[in-house]
Amino acid sequence: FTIHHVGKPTPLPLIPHNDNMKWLVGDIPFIAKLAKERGGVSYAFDDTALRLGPVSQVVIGLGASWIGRTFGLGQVIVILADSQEIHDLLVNRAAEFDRSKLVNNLFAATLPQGMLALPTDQQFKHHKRYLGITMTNPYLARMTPRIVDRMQELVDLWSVAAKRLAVGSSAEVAFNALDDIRLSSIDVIASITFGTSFDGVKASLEYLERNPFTSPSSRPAIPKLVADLEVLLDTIGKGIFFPVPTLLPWWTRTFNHKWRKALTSTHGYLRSRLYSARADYELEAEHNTSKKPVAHRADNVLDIILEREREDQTRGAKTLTETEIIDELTTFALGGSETTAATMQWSVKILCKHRVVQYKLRTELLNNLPVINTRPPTYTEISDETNLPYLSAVMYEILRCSRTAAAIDRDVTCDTTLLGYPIPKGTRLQMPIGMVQQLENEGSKHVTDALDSVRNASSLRGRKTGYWSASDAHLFKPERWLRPDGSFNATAGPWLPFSYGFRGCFGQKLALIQLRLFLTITQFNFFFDALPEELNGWKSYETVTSHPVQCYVRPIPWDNVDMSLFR
Ligand code: HEM
Repeated sequence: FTIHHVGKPTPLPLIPHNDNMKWLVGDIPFIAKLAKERGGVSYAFDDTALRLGPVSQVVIGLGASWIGRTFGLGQVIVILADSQEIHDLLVNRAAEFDRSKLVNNLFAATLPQGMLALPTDQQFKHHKRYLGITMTNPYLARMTPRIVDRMQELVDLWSVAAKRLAVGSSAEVAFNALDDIRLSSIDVIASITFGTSFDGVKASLEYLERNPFTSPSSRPAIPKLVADLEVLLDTIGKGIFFPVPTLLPWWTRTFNHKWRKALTSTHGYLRSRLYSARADYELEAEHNTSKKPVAHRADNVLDIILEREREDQTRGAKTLTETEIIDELTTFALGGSETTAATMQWSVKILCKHRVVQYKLRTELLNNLPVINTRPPTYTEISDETNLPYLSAVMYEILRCSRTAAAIDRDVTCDTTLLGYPIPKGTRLQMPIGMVQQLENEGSKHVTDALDSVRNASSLRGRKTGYWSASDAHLFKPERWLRPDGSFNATAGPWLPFSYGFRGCFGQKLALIQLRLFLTITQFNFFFDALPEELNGWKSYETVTSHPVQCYVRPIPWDNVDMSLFR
């Protein structure tokens, strides 16, 4: 009886939990089953929240029992699935709910001094201030032509590949675009960070041109540096399944030789870029008399870092060490490419299924942005939500439906309450943002309203967004973001793809401009034809982000499209 009692998983009191927890292991079998069936652990949290309400919990191992907590044999994960409370918690209660150590541990071996791995301390704040300029409007405006060039390379590559489909030299009806988009995203980040692209897409184009009879899906081996970044990303992603998170950085450093090799060669490259940028910068600094702010003249992220370094040295303030700079460059290369690539891959899949959306988007571009016929749009033109409401609606809807970041985590830093439930210090909190933005609808309004009596004071100031309609919340429908007069409404319903608050996504502005340009430039040039179901299934696999398993595309130049399809 005593053994049975000691091994019984213990949930936190009062908070709803799954009934069928198993002895010693709690909800682990349930989580494993859903992860296997649906392609990611996040589905177990979504499922629990959908059944049990706005606050629920899953129990890992022995859960909250004394033995579980004392010997690391148990943990409780509280799930918060109410968009109003999530927003309030991220924006107003950051001191009580800090970035989770689990997430920091995932990145700690690869970029220990980078923002993704740092707790919210002075060092993190210093880094964020240092790099903040890279996300300002003037800097992103200067980077826009480079992003346009990368997107144009993708269009050129797809034009060549699509011609091979069209002339029937291949039995393939579509080609695999997964790697093209991934390389394009890395090329964008490299152009912004170092001032030069890795030319991954260009190499694919040259390869297809050199091999006129090869399959439209055929591509050269990916560049070595990109392959190394893939190894790093893969290691970080697999860390989610490591049983003792605190030991993960040590384990990776000690036993993962492939990772070590990839990191050494990535660091070698980044260091060489840093040294040559420093040499150039010092040479130019002697002649540079410009009084313009750095965001208006820096050529790349390295320049910004070096400029700030000089300012800080002059003021006698603390500068970033070489390790810190290298780790932040790694943060850009990894954090800035994978998420955006996955979202672009999801957008291709979604658009293939929605031909009328493509037609409406192109019509808006031709009518409201006619300059696109003669030159690429500028940052100001492409970001104008008033002029391009449908583009904004499509982009927001893609980010809502693609669930690239399925969930975010926080650690509870002190005993507190959440929607009336007591939550002890040290509890892990998970917010299934992907599910909430997609499924929270007016059908749950009575549940949400009933929580007003237990909401935190800052949350009571009011809900920031509307509700989705219950009948179509699960569907892809950009029109939900438009008011009756056709204008764009960013607060039409819950939308949290980048999270919020001080630890929300650092690169949101860059990601948004990249997505806008991707949609604009590809949709201006091509119609993405519908694909057979076996080439456009909805299976995903989850690492830190959620990726599609397949991404095929059959781009058709608009001149060759039968317009009667849209009448
Ligand atoms: C569609 C693309 C993207 C999505 C959906 C996305 C989403 C997210 C999410 C959900 C978080 C976690 C926030 C939290 O825990 O509250 C995050 C963090 C972060 N993202 Fe992004 N992201 C994207 C693109 C980018 C880009 C382009 C960069 C470029 C540098 C970037 C850099 C970062 C960094 C550095 C953090 C950590 C911030 C911190 O620790 O405070 N992200 N992102």
